[in-house]
Amino acid sequence: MALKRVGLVGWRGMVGSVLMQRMQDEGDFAHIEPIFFTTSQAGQAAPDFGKAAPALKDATDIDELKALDIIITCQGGDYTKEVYPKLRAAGWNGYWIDAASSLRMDKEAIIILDPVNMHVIKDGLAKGIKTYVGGNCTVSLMLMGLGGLFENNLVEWMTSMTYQAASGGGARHMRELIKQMGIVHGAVADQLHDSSAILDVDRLVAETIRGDQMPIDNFGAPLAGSLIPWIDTKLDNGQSREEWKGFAETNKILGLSDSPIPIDGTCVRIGAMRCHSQAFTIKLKKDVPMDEIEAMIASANDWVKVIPNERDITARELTPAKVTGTLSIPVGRLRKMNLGNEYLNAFSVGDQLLWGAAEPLRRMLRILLED
Ligand SMILES: NC(=O)C1=CN([C@@H]2O[C@H](COP(=O)(O)OP(=O)(O)OC[C@H]3O[C@@H](n4cnc5c(N)ncnc54)[C@H](OP(=O)(O)O)[C@@H]3O)[C@@H](O)[C@H]2O)C=CC1
Ligand SMILES: N[C@@H](CC(=O)OP(=O)(O)O)C(=O)O
Repeated sequence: MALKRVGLVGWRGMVGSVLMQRMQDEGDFAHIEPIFFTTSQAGQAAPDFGKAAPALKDATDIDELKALDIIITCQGGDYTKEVYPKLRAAGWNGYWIDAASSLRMDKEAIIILDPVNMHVIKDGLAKGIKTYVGGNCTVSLMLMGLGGLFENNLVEWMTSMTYQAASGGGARHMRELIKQMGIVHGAVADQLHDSSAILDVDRLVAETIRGDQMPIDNFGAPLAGSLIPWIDTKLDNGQSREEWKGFAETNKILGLSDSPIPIDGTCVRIGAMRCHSQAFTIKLKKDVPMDEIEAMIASANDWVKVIPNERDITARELTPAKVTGTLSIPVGRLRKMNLGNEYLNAFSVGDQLLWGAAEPLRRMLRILLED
């Protein structure tokens, strides 16, 4: 049987590069005929991911795109908004797999996170749905961690307080964070010996962070040595769009949009590189013993890992430093809260470029190839 012709758009961006790496690691290229697209380098040689491919094609050329069975795009929302409607209007009936948020809430689109909502995906495929979109990173990472509680219909409501990494803003934000860190360190580098006056060091650090030399073009404010309690645009109800996604996307992924579970919280940018962390308060529908809760969480998928609620192992295992670059989703700080036995505390960490962006797309491709 002929291999499916798969168009790859956005493959050299940050999310796209992580996707290409994972596709190589998992041998995905052996199962497809890859065709690489670009918005800026048409005609140049295709990248070498161990499989021959024609020269880069123009990612806005509808005729070229129409010839594909499947398109995976990590190019971004503006590209999707420009090309997707034209392609569908031109009669293209192939599968569109997208990392951008633009199509997520469309009726004709399914938000993909197969370890959590394979039933929704299979149902969509059976109904002939052709548009599959990766979820928001905090939402996907939360569901990978707490999927067991939702699966067991235990969540009455939940708050999620996030600690989101610089990578969520893109590659330029990651560079800016490191530059900021370097400037702060540089301001006091010669005063870090044990006998220096710490309050003088602290004053210099604070002046540097607030000073004109801090690069803030991307974040709009200092992040190194600080944090920014706002991500994305403001909605009329006072939520940020990132906070709104926690409710809207979670319920759509779970197929609960008609009787949604209330979810809200505050989304905060912190100075981690590419791991998002989240602290949860979960109101359970009933009092369930802790060992049962831990077993439900741990058995929900192959990547979630319960971390015992002990200080040393938590500091070692439940951190961006440990998790970055891996598919592991540790969940810890699990304990009943003083609020009552139906109130569960939890904390999770996950790589926002892997399960938060690239991995659900890669796995959707494999689902289509095996369908
Ligand atoms: N960042 C994130 O955390 C997440 C992002 N997403 C979605 O993915 C989209 C892409 O995000 P991201 O990967 O961060 O975007 P990038 O800015 O890293 O890449 C987007 C495109 O920029 C072009 N580009 C221009 N110059 C360069 C360069 N020097 N190196 C690499 N690419 C370059 C490439 O297109 P070309 O080859 O055509 O020039 C590339 O495909 C986002 O808009 C968002 O919709 C989804 C989930 C998480
Ligand atoms: N907004 C996320 C990253 C992202 O791209 O989200 P979305 O895919 O929902 O646009 C963050 O800043 O951490």
